[in-house]
Amino acid sequence: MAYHSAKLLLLGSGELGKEVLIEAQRLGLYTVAVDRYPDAPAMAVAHKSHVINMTDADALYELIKTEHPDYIVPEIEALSTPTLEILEGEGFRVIPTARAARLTMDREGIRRLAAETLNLPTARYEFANSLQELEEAARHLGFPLVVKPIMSSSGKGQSVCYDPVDLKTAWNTAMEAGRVHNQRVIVEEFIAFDSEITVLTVRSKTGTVLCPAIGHRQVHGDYIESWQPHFLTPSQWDQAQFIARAITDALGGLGIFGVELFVTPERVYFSEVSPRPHDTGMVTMVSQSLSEFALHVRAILGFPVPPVDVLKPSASYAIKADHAYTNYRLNGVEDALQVPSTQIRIFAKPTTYPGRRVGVVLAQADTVDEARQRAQQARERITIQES
Ligand SMILES: Nc1ncnc2c1ncn2[C@@H]1O[C@H](COP(=O)(O)OP(=O)(O)OP(=O)(O)O)[C@@H](O)[C@H]1O
Ligand SMILES: NCC(=O)N[C@@H]1O[C@H](COP(=O)([O-])[O-])[C@@H](O)[C@H]1O
Ligand SMILES: [Mg+2]
Repeated sequence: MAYHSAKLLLLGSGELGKEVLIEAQRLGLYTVAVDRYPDAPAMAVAHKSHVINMTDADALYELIKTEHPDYIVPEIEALSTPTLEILEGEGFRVIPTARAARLTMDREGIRRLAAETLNLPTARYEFANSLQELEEAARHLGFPLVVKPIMSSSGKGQSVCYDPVDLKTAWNTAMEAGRVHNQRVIVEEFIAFDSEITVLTVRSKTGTVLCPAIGHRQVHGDYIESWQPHFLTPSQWDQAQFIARAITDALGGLGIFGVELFVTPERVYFSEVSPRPHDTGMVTMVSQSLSEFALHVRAILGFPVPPVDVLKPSASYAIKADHAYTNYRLNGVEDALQVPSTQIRIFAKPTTYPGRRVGVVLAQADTVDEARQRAQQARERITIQES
């Protein structure tokens, strides 16, 4: 006796993928988790898991041909995206599409699509293949500017430069930290925004649904806290919706996208987009009745996606490690959960390194400010200890 269901294969098995698999299993799917290291968070809930180098074209192709999933769901950027395009050509379903995975894997693909094809407002930018080219770009763009490896995420290898003397360090930082070794960076005008937001945008068979804006705060290019809803003027929300629809329509396919925008009083700028759930969207685990993970799975399966409202003002606060530990524990969870209306998700990553996210605190309150205070207060009661 067996219940036969579709098979979903997840490429990248971190904290976001873990929640996707939980939602997939709620709808009866068979789940396979894949990542570069064993005991990744989503592997703890998957029916089956594999450890491979997902940037290795042959290894990725072999695995997918063997598993033969109904849905291939990328969860990170650093994948062999040409392999996904080949597999899609052979009839496999890649979420949202193999082209979306390829274009968003490197900052150049998505930036050129947004700024040059779709004419969406972005920071002024150039690309550089050497320190000399970076210096040349800085002469055109002026200071401050932001330097990022063409392939990286969570702020890895990213620097803000205020002066020409900062460029050499920025170049070296980008070269050392890019997820896939690549001698190319994007150099961007620094936008002095008032706030930055993620607009979770769901492309479903029943149409495109936009979630209320999520505000967030990042330090060194990595998310620290997020909240929903985030106040925008009607004009800012109009601009945000226009950009979110334009970029997601251009990428196509079914699933959720995290559209990252910078908000200034007069103008909303496109920054980047994830064709998958977004880290700042973890707040939706408490703020919405269908989280970004539930919405992703519904859309992937072709099920209806209803309009999304915020149930109650909510916030999330990341728990990031300060040190590298091979054995560790979280202390203070009991104290943290004494803060009213809080929850915690512990990812159980097998090791830490400085800046690695190991958990997240979620909070609700009557106002966004209070939800943020609760999430932060609970976070501050937690410590990470070597064990
Ligand atoms: N041009 C810019 N002007 C001002 N701030 C910027 C600029 N580019 C990036 N930042 C800041 O750095 C953060 C991270 O940048 P970005 O989203 O491009 O990096 P990332 O490594 O892809 O991050 P993630 O994978 O977490 O989305 C932004 O959310 C923003 O706070
Ligand atoms: N901004 C992208 C993002 O948040 N991605 C999330 O972090 C994991 C990698 O974490 P790790 O680097 O700690 O292994 C990814 O697998 C994904 O869940
Ligand atoms: Mg980003």
